[in-house]
Amino acid sequence: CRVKKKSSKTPLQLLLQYLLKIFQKRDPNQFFAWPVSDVIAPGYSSIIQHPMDFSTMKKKIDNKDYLSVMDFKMDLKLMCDNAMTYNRPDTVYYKAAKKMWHAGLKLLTKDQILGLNLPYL
Ligand SMILES: COc1ccc(OC)c(-c2cc(C(C)=O)n3cccnc23)c1
Repeated sequence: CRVKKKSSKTPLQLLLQYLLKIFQKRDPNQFFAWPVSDVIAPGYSSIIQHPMDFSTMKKKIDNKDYLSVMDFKMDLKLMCDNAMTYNRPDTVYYKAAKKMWHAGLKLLTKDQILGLNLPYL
């Protein structure tokens, strides 16, 4: 008999998936979509000890690695901090990361999240 694959998401997973999509829309060039490789960014893996990107965050949501919105917010900050560490302030990557983090600060507050009209909140 076919075992039914349990694919139902928890309310937190649904919320984090929704929030991730909002931040991904703010990255049209997909600079933050995938892990940064040493090929495109020389020396990256020796400068950045804890890399983070949206595809990794998506995996963590699916694996239920995040126990709160705060955990998710910390990875968004890590991703932005990494970009503002490796890249010089006059680069597109530094500027994109700074804007991304400011968006994160504005959206990832209790009031903003509770204000989202989501059925599972
Ligand atoms: C120019 O097209 C791309 C495509 C994907 C990228 O990262 C996934 C990046 C990229 C992303 C970054 C970051 C986020 O630091 N980066 C730094 C130096 C050189 N390239 C990048 C650029």
